[in-house]
Amino acid sequence: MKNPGPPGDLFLASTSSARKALMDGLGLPYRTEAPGVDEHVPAQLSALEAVAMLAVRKARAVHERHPDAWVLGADQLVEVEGTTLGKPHDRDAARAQLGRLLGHTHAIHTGVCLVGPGGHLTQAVETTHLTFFPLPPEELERYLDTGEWEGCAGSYRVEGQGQALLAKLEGDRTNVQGLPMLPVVRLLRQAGFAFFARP
Ligand SMILES: Nc1nc2c(ncn2[C@@H]2O[C@H](COP(=O)(O)OP(=O)(O)OP(=O)(O)O)[C@@H](O)[C@H]2O)c(=O)[nH]1
Repeated sequence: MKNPGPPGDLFLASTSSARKALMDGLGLPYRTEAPGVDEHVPAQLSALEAVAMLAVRKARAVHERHPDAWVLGADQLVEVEGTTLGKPHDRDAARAQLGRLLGHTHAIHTGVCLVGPGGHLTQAVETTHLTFFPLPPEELERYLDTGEWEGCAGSYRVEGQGQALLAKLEGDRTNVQGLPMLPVVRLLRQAGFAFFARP
């Protein structure tokens, strides 16, 4: 039986290795391209509005370069007690972020956006709630020594040694890693992508 053809080329508008690993798991042919956008958003936006806006901005930026393709963009923020956290720029920033998360419950929000040929756009935002154990300072320093904080909003990797921080996780675990695969699959199926192509 002939494989159903994809509705067009697919791009992941991301530099994230975690997002790439999640997309690789789907088995669809796709290419990655850095979105290269300004990630500043109006300060008054909620975390949910910010990740939705930035996911659209990233997807549209790559789509402008490939107007006949489908482009998936994503953006993620951590929200804890009304404050939003992005990626830490150094170990001290990571220590400060984790200091706010340990012993508390936080939300991690990821916005995704799929733009198709002609600019047709669908999007979703997914939230996962995580509760971390409190840690003594010496154990926090040992976790920082793993380096898992680098490149991660919230300064932890839920699929790595960061699992040992987790007292509770409510929601989609892939969403924490950077790409909520349930809504991503839904958007791709709605766009007409076929899965399980024979080699
Ligand atoms: N491996 C891993 N990565 C995480 C985790 N939590 C957050 N991240 C990463 O943290 C980053 C969130 O920052 P964003 O600004 O959304 O994305 P980015 O890293 O700048 O990458 P772009 O898609 O190119 O914008 C993403 O790369 C996520 O994959 C986690 O638990 N594990």
